[in-house]
Amino acid sequence: MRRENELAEWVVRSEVDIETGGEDESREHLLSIPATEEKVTHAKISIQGLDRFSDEGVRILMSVSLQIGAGQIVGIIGPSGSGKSTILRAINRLWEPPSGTIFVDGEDITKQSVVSVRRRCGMLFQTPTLFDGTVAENIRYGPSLAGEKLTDKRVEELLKAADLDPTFGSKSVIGLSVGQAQRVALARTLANEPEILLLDEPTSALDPVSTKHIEESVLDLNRNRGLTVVFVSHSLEQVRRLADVVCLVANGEVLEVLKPSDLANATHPVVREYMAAAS
Ligand SMILES: Nc1ncnc2c1ncn2[C@@H]1O[C@H](COP(=O)(O)OP(=O)(O)OP(=O)(O)O)[C@@H](O)[C@H]1O
Repeated sequence: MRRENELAEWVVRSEVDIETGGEDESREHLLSIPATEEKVTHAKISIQGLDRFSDEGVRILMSVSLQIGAGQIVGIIGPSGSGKSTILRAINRLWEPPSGTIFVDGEDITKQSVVSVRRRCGMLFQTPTLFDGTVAENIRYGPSLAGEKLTDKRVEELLKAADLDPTFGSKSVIGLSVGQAQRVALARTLANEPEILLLDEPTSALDPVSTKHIEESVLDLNRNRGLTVVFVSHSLEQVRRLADVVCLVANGEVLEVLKPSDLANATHPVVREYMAAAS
């Protein structure tokens, strides 16, 4: 039901459209992210004309423009090598986007410290990387860099938020299943109290049960704490389960932005081909 209430639309045009004044309909990429919920109040993440070139001069991203509402869950899908992870990593400054292309709450992320950007925008990868030690030590690590020591109670809360048993903290990370390790990685990310979660194929290495745990945590964090979530996935089913809006990327371009229920109505030929192959 929460996906039904459309309050507003942010309309974003690619730079091509701006240059042509939108007169050439064949080049029109009208990208609308429907603000699907009452909780959406403003654009949390604004990407404006983001380009990336490889060292060899090959264009990886082509003038990507997107606005993501506060509290939305946005799924990014598209063929391998299309630039999905590159978009996600730019928001976290794992590569340095040009200044004036990515804003969080209206602030240019390149004008802030990398540490503060990464605290605000927590990221989870396909495969969790934990350091040897206990689960609690891993969870405490991020805040400890800022001189903060998390209490046992806080560690337990974080474990619960990641759908893990609160007693898990004393366990060694050696011997955890990949699914458990991914949930510890989520708890570790949450320890920094991010406002945004960036998830790069977070369940592609997990079995269906572990996938369900992660998905439930993400939905809970979004619903109850208002976290804005941007995730990359190759699973249309996952996108349908989680996303408020879906962003379809191919060849470094955002081609369409749709509600999951409208995926079958995608019109761009490249997107239709991808959808047919992925269904
Ligand atoms: N640092 C880099 N230097 C050169 N090329 C890069 C770099 N990072 C990514 N690329 C290239 O950019 C393109 C987009 O990569 P990216 O990982 O963003 O795609 P993706 O859509 O996430 O793919 P997948 O679904 O396979 O994970 C690919 O062709 C990749 O080889």
